[in-house]
Amino acid sequence: MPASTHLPAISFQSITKRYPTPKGVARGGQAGGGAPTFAALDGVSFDIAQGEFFGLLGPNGAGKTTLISILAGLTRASSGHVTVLGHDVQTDYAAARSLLGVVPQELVFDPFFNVREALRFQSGYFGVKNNEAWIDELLEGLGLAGKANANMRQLSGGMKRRVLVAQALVHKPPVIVLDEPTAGVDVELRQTLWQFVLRLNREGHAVLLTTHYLEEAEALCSRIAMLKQGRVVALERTSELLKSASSHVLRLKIEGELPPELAARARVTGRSVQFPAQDARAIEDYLAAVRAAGVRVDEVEITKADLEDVFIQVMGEQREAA
Ligand SMILES: Nc1ncnc2c1ncn2[C@@H]1O[C@H](COP(=O)(O)OP(=O)(O)OP(=O)(O)O)[C@@H](O)[C@H]1O
Repeated sequence: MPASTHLPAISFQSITKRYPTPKGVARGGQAGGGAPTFAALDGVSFDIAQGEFFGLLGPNGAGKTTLISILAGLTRASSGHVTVLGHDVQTDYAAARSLLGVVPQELVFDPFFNVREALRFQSGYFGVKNNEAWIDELLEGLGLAGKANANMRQLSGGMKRRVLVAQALVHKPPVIVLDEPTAGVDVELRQTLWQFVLRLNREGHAVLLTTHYLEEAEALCSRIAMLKQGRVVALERTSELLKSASSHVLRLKIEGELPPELAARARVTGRSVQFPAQDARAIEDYLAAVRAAGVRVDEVEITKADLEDVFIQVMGEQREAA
Protein backbone atom coordinates (compact mmCIF):
# COMPACT_ATOMS: atom_id res chain seq x y z
CA MET A 1 0.00 0.00 0.00
CA PRO A 2 1.54 3.35 -0.99
CA ALA A 3 0.37 5.46 1.98
CA SER A 4 2.65 5.71 5.01
CA THR A 5 1.46 3.21 7.58
CA HIS A 6 0.99 5.56 10.52
CA LEU A 7 -1.76 7.57 8.77
CA PRO A 8 -5.31 6.51 9.61
CA ALA A 9 -7.32 5.21 6.66
CA ILE A 10 -10.12 7.55 7.74
CA SER A 11 -10.07 10.22 10.43
CA PHE A 12 -13.29 11.92 11.55
CA GLN A 13 -12.42 14.98 13.61
CA SER A 14 -15.24 16.67 15.58
CA ILE A 15 -17.81 16.35 12.81
CA THR A 16 -21.03 18.26 13.34
CA LYS A 17 -23.79 18.49 10.78
CA ARG A 18 -26.81 20.68 11.39
CA TYR A 19 -30.01 20.53 9.32
CA PRO A 20 -33.06 22.78 9.55
CA THR A 21 -35.48 21.24 12.04
CA PRO A 22 -38.51 19.83 10.21
CA LYS A 23 -41.79 21.48 11.18
CA GLY A 24 -43.43 19.90 14.21
CA VAL A 25 -40.20 18.32 15.50
CA ALA A 26 -39.11 19.45 18.94
CA ARG A 27 -35.48 18.25 18.65
CA GLY A 28 -32.40 20.51 18.52
CA GLY A 29 -31.55 24.17 19.02
CA GLN A 30 -30.73 27.34 17.25
CA ALA A 31 -27.55 28.01 15.28
CA GLY A 32 -26.47 31.64 15.35
CA GLY A 33 -29.98 32.98 15.99
CA GLY A 34 -31.28 31.82 12.58
CA ALA A 35 -33.90 29.21 11.74
CA PRO A 36 -34.13 26.31 14.20
CA THR A 37 -31.70 23.48 13.43
CA PHE A 38 -30.89 20.08 14.86
CA ALA A 39 -27.60 18.23 14.89
CA ALA A 40 -27.75 15.09 12.72
CA LEU A 41 -24.10 14.68 13.81
CA ASP A 42 -22.79 16.22 16.99
CA GLY A 43 -19.00 16.25 17.46
CA VAL A 44 -18.23 12.83 16.00
CA SER A 45 -14.55 11.86 16.28
CA PHE A 46 -12.83 8.55 15.62
CA ASP A 47 -10.13 7.05 13.40
CA ILE A 48 -10.14 3.88 11.32
CA ALA A 49 -6.73 2.28 10.85
CA GLN A 50 -5.32 1.06 7.56
CA GLY A 51 -6.38 -2.52 6.95
CA GLU A 52 -9.07 -2.41 9.63
CA PHE A 53 -12.59 -3.87 9.17
CA PHE A 54 -14.71 -1.30 11.02
CA GLY A 55 -18.45 -1.32 11.73
CA LEU A 56 -20.59 1.80 12.12
CA LEU A 57 -23.87 0.89 13.79
CA GLY A 58 -26.87 2.82 14.98
CA PRO A 59 -30.66 2.91 14.80
CA ASN A 60 -32.54 4.61 11.94
CA GLY A 61 -31.74 8.30 11.85
CA ALA A 62 -28.59 8.00 14.01
CA GLY A 63 -26.50 9.80 11.37
CA LYS A 64 -24.60 6.96 9.66
CA THR A 65 -25.46 7.91 6.07
CA THR A 66 -24.84 11.59 6.81
CA LEU A 67 -21.35 10.73 8.07
CA ILE A 68 -20.65 8.64 4.97
CA SER A 69 -21.95 11.40 2.68
CA ILE A 70 -19.53 13.83 4.35
CA LEU A 71 -16.71 11.30 3.94
CA ALA A 72 -17.55 10.86 0.24
CA GLY A 73 -17.64 14.65 -0.27
CA LEU A 74 -21.36 14.60 -1.13
CA THR A 75 -22.40 16.63 1.91
CA ARG A 76 -20.45 19.36 3.70
CA ALA A 77 -19.98 19.14 7.48
CA SER A 78 -21.15 22.23 9.40
CA SER A 79 -17.85 21.94 11.29
CA GLY A 80 -14.98 19.49 11.69
CA HIS A 81 -12.69 17.69 9.27
CA VAL A 82 -12.47 14.29 7.59
CA THR A 83 -9.29 12.93 6.07
CA VAL A 84 -8.69 9.83 3.96
CA LEU A 85 -5.09 8.63 4.33
CA GLY A 86 -4.19 12.18 5.30
CA HIS A 87 -6.11 13.93 2.48
CA ASP A 88 -8.87 16.32 3.54
CA VAL A 89 -12.16 15.46 1.79
CA GLN A 90 -12.94 19.16 1.24
CA THR A 91 -9.64 20.88 0.54
CA ASP A 92 -8.03 17.88 -1.21
CA TYR A 93 -11.15 16.29 -2.68
CA ALA A 94 -9.72 14.60 -5.78
CA ALA A 95 -6.95 12.81 -3.88
CA ALA A 96 -9.30 11.78 -1.05
CA ARG A 97 -11.98 10.54 -3.46
CA SER A 98 -9.53 8.49 -5.51
CA LEU A 99 -8.53 6.59 -2.34
CA LEU A 100 -12.15 5.75 -1.51
CA GLY A 101 -14.50 3.14 -2.95
CA VAL A 102 -18.02 3.98 -1.82
CA VAL A 103 -20.89 1.57 -2.35
CA PRO A 104 -24.01 3.69 -1.90
CA GLN A 105 -27.21 2.52 -0.28
CA GLU A 106 -29.36 3.47 -3.24
CA LEU A 107 -29.36 1.68 -6.58
CA VAL A 108 -28.14 4.32 -9.03
CA PHE A 109 -26.97 3.23 -12.47
CA ASP A 110 -26.70 4.31 -16.07
CA PRO A 111 -29.36 2.48 -18.11
CA PHE A 112 -27.47 2.79 -21.41
CA PHE A 113 -24.41 0.69 -20.48
CA ASN A 114 -23.89 -3.00 -20.18
CA VAL A 115 -22.05 -4.23 -17.10
CA ARG A 116 -18.55 -4.32 -18.60
CA GLU A 117 -19.02 -0.90 -20.21
CA ALA A 118 -20.18 0.56 -16.89
CA LEU A 119 -17.01 -0.73 -15.24
CA ARG A 120 -14.80 0.58 -18.07
CA PHE A 121 -16.48 3.96 -17.83
CA GLN A 122 -15.90 4.07 -14.07
CA SER A 123 -12.22 3.13 -14.61
CA GLY A 124 -11.95 6.04 -17.02
CA TYR A 125 -13.52 8.36 -14.43
CA PHE A 126 -10.73 7.45 -12.01
CA GLY A 127 -8.08 7.68 -14.77
CA VAL A 128 -7.22 3.96 -14.56
CA LYS A 129 -6.04 2.59 -17.92
CA ASN A 130 -5.59 -1.05 -19.01
CA ASN A 131 -7.91 -2.27 -16.28
CA GLU A 132 -9.38 -5.33 -18.07
CA ALA A 133 -7.64 -7.93 -15.87
CA TRP A 134 -9.01 -6.36 -12.67
CA ILE A 135 -12.46 -5.87 -14.25
CA ASP A 136 -12.47 -9.60 -15.10
CA GLU A 137 -11.50 -10.40 -11.52
CA LEU A 138 -14.29 -8.18 -10.18
CA LEU A 139 -16.84 -9.81 -12.51
CA GLU A 140 -15.67 -13.26 -11.44
CA GLY A 141 -15.35 -12.50 -7.72
CA LEU A 142 -18.79 -10.88 -7.51
CA GLY A 143 -20.58 -13.56 -9.53
CA LEU A 144 -21.16 -11.20 -12.47
CA ALA A 145 -19.17 -13.00 -15.16
CA GLY A 146 -22.30 -14.33 -16.86
CA LYS A 147 -23.82 -10.83 -16.96
CA ALA A 148 -20.85 -8.91 -18.36
CA ASN A 149 -22.67 -8.09 -21.59
CA ALA A 150 -26.13 -7.62 -20.09
CA ASN A 151 -27.63 -4.16 -20.14
CA MET A 152 -27.97 -2.59 -16.70
CA ARG A 153 -31.73 -2.21 -17.25
CA GLN A 154 -32.17 -5.99 -17.58
CA LEU A 155 -30.55 -6.84 -14.24
CA SER A 156 -32.40 -7.83 -11.09
CA GLY A 157 -32.02 -5.63 -8.00
CA GLY A 158 -29.46 -8.03 -6.49
CA MET A 159 -27.38 -8.06 -9.69
CA LYS A 160 -27.48 -4.25 -9.88
CA ARG A 161 -26.16 -4.15 -6.34
CA ARG A 162 -23.26 -6.40 -7.37
CA VAL A 163 -22.45 -3.96 -10.18
CA LEU A 164 -22.49 -1.06 -7.73
CA VAL A 165 -19.96 -2.90 -5.59
CA ALA A 166 -17.80 -3.65 -8.64
CA GLN A 167 -17.99 0.01 -9.73
CA ALA A 168 -16.89 1.19 -6.30
CA LEU A 169 -13.90 -1.17 -6.38
CA VAL A 170 -12.86 -0.63 -9.99
CA HIS A 171 -9.88 1.59 -9.05
CA LYS A 172 -8.75 -0.80 -6.26
CA PRO A 173 -9.27 1.82 -3.53
CA PRO A 174 -7.33 1.25 -0.29
CA VAL A 175 -10.41 2.40 1.69
CA ILE A 176 -13.75 0.68 1.01
CA VAL A 177 -17.03 2.09 2.31
CA LEU A 178 -20.13 -0.11 2.30
CA ASP A 179 -23.38 1.60 3.31
CA GLU A 180 -25.89 -1.15 4.13
CA PRO A 181 -24.70 -3.31 1.22
CA THR A 182 -26.84 -6.32 2.17
CA ALA A 183 -30.19 -4.62 2.79
CA GLY A 184 -32.79 -6.79 1.05
CA VAL A 185 -30.12 -8.98 -0.54
CA ASP A 186 -30.31 -12.79 -0.79
CA VAL A 187 -28.04 -15.23 1.01
CA GLU A 188 -25.97 -16.06 -2.08
CA LEU A 189 -25.05 -12.43 -2.78
CA ARG A 190 -24.22 -11.84 0.87
CA GLN A 191 -21.82 -14.76 0.84
CA THR A 192 -20.25 -13.77 -2.49
CA LEU A 193 -19.90 -10.18 -1.35
CA TRP A 194 -18.38 -10.97 2.05
CA GLN A 195 -15.96 -13.49 0.57
CA PHE A 196 -14.70 -10.91 -1.90
CA VAL A 197 -14.57 -8.02 0.57
CA LEU A 198 -12.79 -10.20 3.16
CA ARG A 199 -10.21 -11.12 0.54
CA LEU A 200 -9.57 -7.41 -0.16
CA ASN A 201 -9.41 -6.72 3.59
CA ARG A 202 -6.80 -9.51 4.03
CA GLU A 203 -4.80 -7.86 1.24
CA GLY A 204 -4.72 -4.63 3.28
CA HIS A 205 -7.79 -2.64 2.23
CA ALA A 206 -9.59 -0.89 5.10
CA VAL A 207 -13.37 -1.41 5.21
CA LEU A 208 -16.01 0.81 6.78
CA LEU A 209 -19.34 -1.00 6.98
CA THR A 210 -22.74 0.24 8.08
CA THR A 211 -25.38 -2.40 8.56
CA HIS A 212 -28.51 -3.19 10.51
CA TYR A 213 -27.56 -6.89 10.42
CA LEU A 214 -25.71 -7.11 13.69
CA GLU A 215 -24.68 -10.73 13.21
CA GLU A 216 -22.81 -9.60 10.07
CA ALA A 217 -21.07 -6.82 11.98
CA GLU A 218 -20.17 -9.24 14.78
CA ALA A 219 -18.70 -11.76 12.35
CA LEU A 220 -16.80 -9.27 10.17
CA CYS A 221 -15.77 -6.16 12.11
CA SER A 222 -12.81 -6.08 14.45
CA ARG A 223 -13.90 -2.72 15.89
CA ILE A 224 -17.26 -1.00 16.12
CA ALA A 225 -18.64 2.49 16.70
CA MET A 226 -22.26 2.92 17.74
CA LEU A 227 -24.01 6.18 16.93
CA LYS A 228 -27.15 7.45 18.58
CA GLN A 229 -28.77 10.76 17.65
CA GLY A 230 -25.56 11.96 16.04
CA ARG A 231 -23.21 11.03 18.90
CA VAL A 232 -20.74 8.21 19.37
CA VAL A 233 -22.07 6.18 22.30
CA ALA A 234 -19.70 3.21 22.02
CA LEU A 235 -16.30 2.76 20.35
CA GLU A 236 -14.58 -0.54 21.11
CA ARG A 237 -13.06 -3.68 19.75
CA THR A 238 -15.92 -6.08 18.96
CA SER A 239 -14.52 -8.65 21.40
CA GLU A 240 -14.48 -6.04 24.21
CA LEU A 241 -18.04 -4.93 23.43
CA LEU A 242 -19.19 -8.53 23.69
CA LYS A 243 -17.38 -8.93 27.01
CA SER A 244 -18.88 -5.72 28.39
CA ALA A 245 -22.46 -6.91 27.91
CA SER A 246 -24.36 -9.05 30.34
CA SER A 247 -22.56 -12.32 29.88
CA HIS A 248 -25.66 -14.41 29.28
CA VAL A 249 -29.12 -14.17 27.84
CA LEU A 250 -32.19 -16.03 29.02
CA ARG A 251 -34.32 -16.87 25.98
CA LEU A 252 -37.91 -17.99 26.52
CA LYS A 253 -40.71 -19.00 24.23
CA ILE A 254 -43.93 -17.89 25.88
CA GLU A 255 -47.67 -18.25 25.43
CA GLY A 256 -49.39 -14.96 26.32
CA GLU A 257 -48.19 -11.42 26.83
CA LEU A 258 -45.61 -10.09 29.25
CA PRO A 259 -46.65 -7.24 31.55
CA PRO A 260 -45.18 -3.93 30.25
CA GLU A 261 -42.58 -3.58 33.06
CA LEU A 262 -41.13 -6.99 32.17
CA ALA A 263 -41.42 -6.46 28.40
CA ALA A 264 -39.43 -3.23 28.77
CA ARG A 265 -36.46 -5.26 30.08
CA ALA A 266 -36.62 -7.88 27.32
CA ARG A 267 -35.97 -8.21 23.61
CA VAL A 268 -39.33 -9.42 22.31
CA THR A 269 -39.77 -11.04 18.87
CA GLY A 270 -43.27 -12.50 18.68
CA ARG A 271 -43.39 -15.38 21.17
CA SER A 272 -39.65 -15.29 21.75
CA VAL A 273 -38.37 -13.09 24.59
CA GLN A 274 -34.80 -12.58 25.77
CA PHE A 275 -33.60 -11.14 29.05
CA PRO A 276 -30.00 -10.01 29.70
CA ALA A 277 -28.76 -12.06 32.65
CA GLN A 278 -25.52 -11.45 34.53
CA ASP A 279 -25.75 -14.54 36.74
CA ALA A 280 -27.89 -17.49 37.87
CA ARG A 281 -29.76 -15.30 40.38
CA ALA A 282 -30.96 -12.95 37.60
CA ILE A 283 -32.17 -15.95 35.59
CA GLU A 284 -34.15 -17.27 38.59
CA ASP A 285 -35.65 -13.83 39.19
CA TYR A 286 -36.80 -13.44 35.58
CA LEU A 287 -38.35 -16.92 35.55
CA ALA A 288 -40.17 -16.20 38.82
CA ALA A 289 -41.44 -12.85 37.51
CA VAL A 290 -42.74 -14.45 34.31
CA ARG A 291 -44.47 -17.19 36.30
CA ALA A 292 -45.95 -14.64 38.73
CA ALA A 293 -47.38 -12.76 35.72
CA GLY A 294 -49.28 -15.94 34.79
CA VAL A 295 -47.45 -16.30 31.45
CA ARG A 296 -46.86 -19.89 30.26
CA VAL A 297 -43.30 -20.76 29.31
CA ASP A 298 -42.90 -23.36 26.54
CA GLU A 299 -39.12 -23.31 26.05
CA VAL A 300 -36.16 -22.12 28.11
CA GLU A 301 -32.63 -21.58 26.82
CA ILE A 302 -29.58 -19.85 28.30
CA THR A 303 -27.06 -18.59 25.73
CA LYS A 304 -24.13 -16.18 25.47
CA ALA A 305 -24.93 -12.55 24.69
CA ASP A 306 -24.38 -11.48 21.06
CA LEU A 307 -23.84 -8.08 19.45
CA GLU A 308 -27.57 -7.44 19.17
CA ASP A 309 -27.88 -7.84 22.96
CA VAL A 310 -24.99 -5.37 23.40
CA PHE A 311 -26.58 -2.93 20.94
CA ILE A 312 -29.93 -3.01 22.77
CA GLN A 313 -28.17 -2.60 26.10
CA VAL A 314 -26.06 0.38 24.91
CA MET A 315 -29.03 2.11 23.26
CA GLY A 316 -31.17 1.45 26.36
CA GLU A 317 -28.51 2.93 28.68
CA GLN A 318 -28.41 6.02 26.49
CA ARG A 319 -32.19 6.33 26.65
CA GLU A 320 -32.11 6.12 30.46
CA ALA A 321 -29.27 8.65 30.64
CA ALA A 322 -31.27 11.04 28.44
N1 LIG B 1 -30.98 16.47 3.65
C1 LIG B 1 -31.48 16.42 4.88
N2 LIG B 1 -32.20 17.46 5.37
C2 LIG B 1 -32.69 17.43 6.62
N3 LIG B 1 -32.52 16.40 7.48
C3 LIG B 1 -31.81 15.33 7.05
C4 LIG B 1 -31.26 15.28 5.72
N4 LIG B 1 -30.60 14.10 5.59
C5 LIG B 1 -30.73 13.44 6.76
N5 LIG B 1 -31.48 14.18 7.63
C6 LIG B 1 -31.80 13.83 9.02
O1 LIG B 1 -30.58 13.56 9.71
C7 LIG B 1 -30.73 12.49 10.63
C8 LIG B 1 -29.70 11.42 10.33
O2 LIG B 1 -30.07 10.78 9.09
P1 LIG B 1 -29.18 9.64 8.41
O3 LIG B 1 -29.81 9.29 7.10
O4 LIG B 1 -27.76 10.04 8.42
O5 LIG B 1 -29.38 8.44 9.45
P2 LIG B 1 -28.95 6.91 9.32
O6 LIG B 1 -28.24 6.57 10.60
O7 LIG B 1 -28.22 6.68 8.06
O8 LIG B 1 -30.37 6.19 9.27
P3 LIG B 1 -30.83 4.83 8.50
O9 LIG B 1 -30.35 3.70 9.35
O10 LIG B 1 -32.32 4.97 8.56
O11 LIG B 1 -30.28 4.83 7.13
C9 LIG B 1 -32.18 12.03 10.51
O12 LIG B 1 -32.92 12.67 11.53
C10 LIG B 1 -32.59 12.52 9.14
O13 LIG B 1 -33.98 12.77 9.09
